[in-house]
Amino acid sequence: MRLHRNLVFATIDALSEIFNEGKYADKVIEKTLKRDKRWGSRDRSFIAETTYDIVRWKRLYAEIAEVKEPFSRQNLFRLFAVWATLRGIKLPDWKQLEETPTRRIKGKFDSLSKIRKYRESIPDWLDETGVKELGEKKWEKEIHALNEQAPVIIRTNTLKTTKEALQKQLADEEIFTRPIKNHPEALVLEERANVFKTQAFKDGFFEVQDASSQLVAHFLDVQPGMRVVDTCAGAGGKTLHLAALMENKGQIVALDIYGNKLKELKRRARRAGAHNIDPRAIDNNKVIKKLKGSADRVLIDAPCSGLGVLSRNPDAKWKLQPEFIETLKQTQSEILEQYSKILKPGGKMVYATCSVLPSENQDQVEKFLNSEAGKDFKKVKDEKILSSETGYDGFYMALLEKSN
Ligand SMILES: C[S@@+](CC[C@H](N)C(=O)[O-])C[C@H]1O[C@@H](n2cnc3c(N)ncnc32)[C@H](O)[C@@H]1O
Repeated sequence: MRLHRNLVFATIDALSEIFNEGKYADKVIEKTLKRDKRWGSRDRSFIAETTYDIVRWKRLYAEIAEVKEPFSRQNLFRLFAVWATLRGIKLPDWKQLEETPTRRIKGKFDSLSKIRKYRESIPDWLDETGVKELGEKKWEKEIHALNEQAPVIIRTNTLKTTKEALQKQLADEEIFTRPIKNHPEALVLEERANVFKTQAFKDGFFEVQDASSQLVAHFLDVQPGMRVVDTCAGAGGKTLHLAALMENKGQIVALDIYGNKLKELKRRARRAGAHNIDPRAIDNNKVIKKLKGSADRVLIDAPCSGLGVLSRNPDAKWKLQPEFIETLKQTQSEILEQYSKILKPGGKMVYATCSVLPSENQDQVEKFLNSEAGKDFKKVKDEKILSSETGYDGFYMALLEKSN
């Protein structure tokens, strides 16, 4: 691989914003890719993938390069030199990369690889939390899987097309996919590609959604004509799936505390041809009160640490703090207590997170079932999805039923 100066410089600029200014990697990359219209798809994927790689391996690379945050420009080039050296890429003779100690980099990599927190490039607290929650053996495998690059997976919008027709249409645009067993609407890309540019996407024939996440709407066991409340709808990944499973019949009230996320949901719903969604921002305490006892189904896709989706969002390793996870757990308990009231007697509710920590998952459900608010509920089933076992995002979902 030949390194191109303008692409490497753009990567260094992106890393500086992410590491030194605390900006979100996905937003920075999106902005960086708009910088030069002449960049082709290979150039764009070089910038995006290299930036994500260096974000993912920050701790390991910083240790190898012997640099500390905040990173000067020279130190960002050192991190880049580690990235390139470990991939066997020949370094060009630019002054920023002069005197890169190639042999020392390889030697340090070998010795640091013996220690998990360096090998997997994670903060101390995360390694300790993982071991405490999952046990040494499971955590070792899980964090390894969460450091792999996530595949691109799409969900067929069955309001507009079938999986087979979509697969064919994408193949006509040179995007080849295969189905995933037990995930009825999912297609995984054989090779990474910018699917947002396809006509099929513009026409609302699919959404990008991980395979594990695609199981949640099915878990809720919805039927056309039901009244469903999606209490933490965000930009609507699961709301849109629910609308498709309900064949646009019945009603989905989509709630979130952030109105701007619901605006995005509306835009996506228009593209998807989903007409049974009623977005409502939770901007006062009457919003929930009004819905009390009204729903056949309730989805709580709770705010969580996101530790199950680290492969998609590696900078969460550096942005998350243990205190924040504690605050999130408090929010999760409150949400379960409050939003469970929305369900009708005899109705069903799913509590889901994209975390792999039992303390955000089954422990929350048990706590709820043992509380006053949960006394009329029973757990029907739950699923603990580990990335190390499936190759997809880590997820948790529990189906609860309220007695009549
Ligand atoms: C895991 S995300 C939801 C993702 C979304 N369901 C999807 O499938 O795309 C959790 C959402 O909960 C929202 N949230 C946080 N606190 C909340 C609260 N107290 N009540 C309702 N929503 C909340 C966040 O804004 C965020 O959009």
